[in-house]
Amino acid sequence: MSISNETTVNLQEEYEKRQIQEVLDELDRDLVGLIPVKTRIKEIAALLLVHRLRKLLGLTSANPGLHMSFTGSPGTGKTTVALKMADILFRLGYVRKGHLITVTRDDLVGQYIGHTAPKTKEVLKRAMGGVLFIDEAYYLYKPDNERDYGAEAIEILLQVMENQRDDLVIIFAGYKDRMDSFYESNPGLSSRVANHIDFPDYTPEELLIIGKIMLEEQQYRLTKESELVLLDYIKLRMKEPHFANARSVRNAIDRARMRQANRMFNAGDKVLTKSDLVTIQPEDLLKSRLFKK
Ligand SMILES: Nc1ncnc2c1ncn2[C@@H]1O[C@H](COP(=O)(O)OP(=O)(O)OP(=O)(O)O)[C@@H](O)[C@H]1O
Repeated sequence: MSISNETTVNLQEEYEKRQIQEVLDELDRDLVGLIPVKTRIKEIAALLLVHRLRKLLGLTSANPGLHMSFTGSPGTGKTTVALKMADILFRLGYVRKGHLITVTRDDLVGQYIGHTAPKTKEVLKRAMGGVLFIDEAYYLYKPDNERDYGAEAIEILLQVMENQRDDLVIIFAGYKDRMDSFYESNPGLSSRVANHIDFPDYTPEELLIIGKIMLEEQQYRLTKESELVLLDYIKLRMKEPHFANARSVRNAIDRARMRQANRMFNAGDKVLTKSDLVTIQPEDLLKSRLFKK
């Protein structure tokens, strides 16, 4: 069928019909900061939408490159954003189901000869119709070990990525510098990853806002003083090993809730008010080992 130059498609109508704005609003609302990430997601959503319309008019047939790379430190929101991306891909009709499967090397690579292919294929089967998120993807490639089975998993992933008919999108995630060298060593893979998004580390102030939102969600609140203590805690925690941005804040909050409960419990049979039950006091945070150094 030939389509004339005058045939029209309605971008706005298609955008509203697919309810993309809803997901973008959720992204804006649920995630503190991350402005560059949110901007990139919007750009990708616009590109995918326009591509759909071009396809409707017969201007193109192949899918645009859908596979992605999310780089950044642990706890910077990569998995959370991947979930939203899966939803966008689903709403735009690029994947049939829109679920997200998160895996690491151990889920894909076997210990013995002959174990890797079935393992990887099984994961791919589960991920079909959705998004496969491979965290710390560089562990798939071990340059010092020629006989490492990771290479076999990469080969299988490549085949699936190449096959445009499969409705599966792969997101490779991990620290930026290590991902860069992973792509350098695997150019075949790199050339099939079209969208790169870098997740910046949060500032202490952003992490404090994230912490306050997490507490509010669980019906807790900080006093003015405990807010300052949490900010101090965050600044100390950032200098410690294994700091994981928002995840470390979540862990700190979980421990503060436990100390709050213990504090009230140890106070004996005192009658508690609603305010007692919801308030995290400075001492609930100050008992952390970080303040004892
Ligand atoms: N900007 C943010 N605003 C609010 N909460 C956030 C934000 N970023 C992350 N979080 C929360 O922090 C936790 C960790 O985030 P997430 O798992 O998405 O990070 P990640 O980058 O995928 O980490 P990893 O790769 O180490 O698993 C989640 O509970 C998430 O809800």
